[in-house]
Amino acid sequence: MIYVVTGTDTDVGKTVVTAALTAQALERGDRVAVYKPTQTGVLPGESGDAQDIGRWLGNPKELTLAEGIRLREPMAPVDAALEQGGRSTVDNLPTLEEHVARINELAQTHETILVEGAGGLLVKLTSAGETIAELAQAVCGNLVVVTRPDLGTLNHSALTLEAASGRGFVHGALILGSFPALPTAVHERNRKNLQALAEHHGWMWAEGLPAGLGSVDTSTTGNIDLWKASRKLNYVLVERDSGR
Ligand SMILES: Nc1ncnc2c1ncn2[C@@H]1O[C@H](COP(=O)(O)OP(=O)(O)OP(=O)(O)O)[C@@H](O)[C@H]1O
Ligand SMILES: C[C@H](N)[C@H](N)CCCCCC(=O)O
Ligand SMILES: [Mg+2]
Repeated sequence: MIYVVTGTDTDVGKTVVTAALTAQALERGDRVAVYKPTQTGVLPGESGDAQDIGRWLGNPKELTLAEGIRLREPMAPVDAALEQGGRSTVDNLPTLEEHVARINELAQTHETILVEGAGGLLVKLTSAGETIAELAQAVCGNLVVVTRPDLGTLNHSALTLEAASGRGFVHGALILGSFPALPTAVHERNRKNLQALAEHHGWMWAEGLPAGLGSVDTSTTGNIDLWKASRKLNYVLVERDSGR
C-alpha cells in the first residue's frame, strides 16, 4: 500500500508523521520504504527527511530509505533547481514518470511505501509542473495531509482538503503533526474544527502526535518516544491482507 504524505504547509510535521506511520507499519511486520521525491535544503551527505526517519527509528533492516533528487537551497524544488544550476538543472529534475517508476519498484518488495512531498499539496516537483497531488494520483496512493493546531490552520486545512477533493481524493487522512502538551483554547477549538473538516470530506481524522517528539534527541538508538507515540496515533494505515 502506498501512502503519500503532504501537508497544509512546510514545517507542519510531515516528516515526524511519516516516521510515526513508518513505525506503525514496521510494528505490524511490514517491510517499509520511505521515498522523498525531492529533498531541498540539504548538501550532499547531509541528513534529509528520509535519513532523519531512519535514524529516529534505529535504521531497522526492514526499512528502506530512498530519495529522488536533493538540492541545496531550502526552497521549493523548481526554484532550488533554478538557483543551483539554472534551466538545465530544472530540466534534469526527475519526471513524474520516473518518480512513479521508483515508487512502483519499491512496492514490489515492500508492503508499505510512504512518500513525503516537499512543502504543501500544490508545490511543483517537476519541470512539467506536476505536484505531489499528481504523483499521488499516478501511484493511486492514500493521501495523508498533516496540519497544524495553531491559529491560521483552518483556512490552510480547508483549502488543502478542497484542492485534494477537487482532484478526486474522496478519501484520505487529516492528521495533526504536533499537539501541544499545554493547549490553548485556540488549539482545542481547532482540534474540534479540524476533525469536523475531515468528516465533512469523508476523510479519516487522526489526533495529533504529542509535541516534543521531533526535538527529542535523535541518538542512534532511535527516538523511542516516536515508537510509543505512534501507537497512540489512530491506526491510519489501511489493514492489509495477510498474504505477503
Ligand atoms: N510532534 C512533534 N513534536 C515536536 N516537534 C515536532 C513535532 N512534529 C514536528 N516537529 C518539529 O517541527 C519541525 C517541522 O517538522 P517536520 O520536519 O516534520 O516538518 P515538514 O512538514 O516535514 O517540513 P518540510 O516541508 O521541510 O519537509 C521540526 O523541527 C520537527 O522536529
Ligand atoms: C525547504 C523546506 N524545508 C521544504 N523542503 C520545501 C518547502 C517549499 C515550500 C514552497 C511554498 O509553499 O512556498
Ligand atoms: Mg519533511
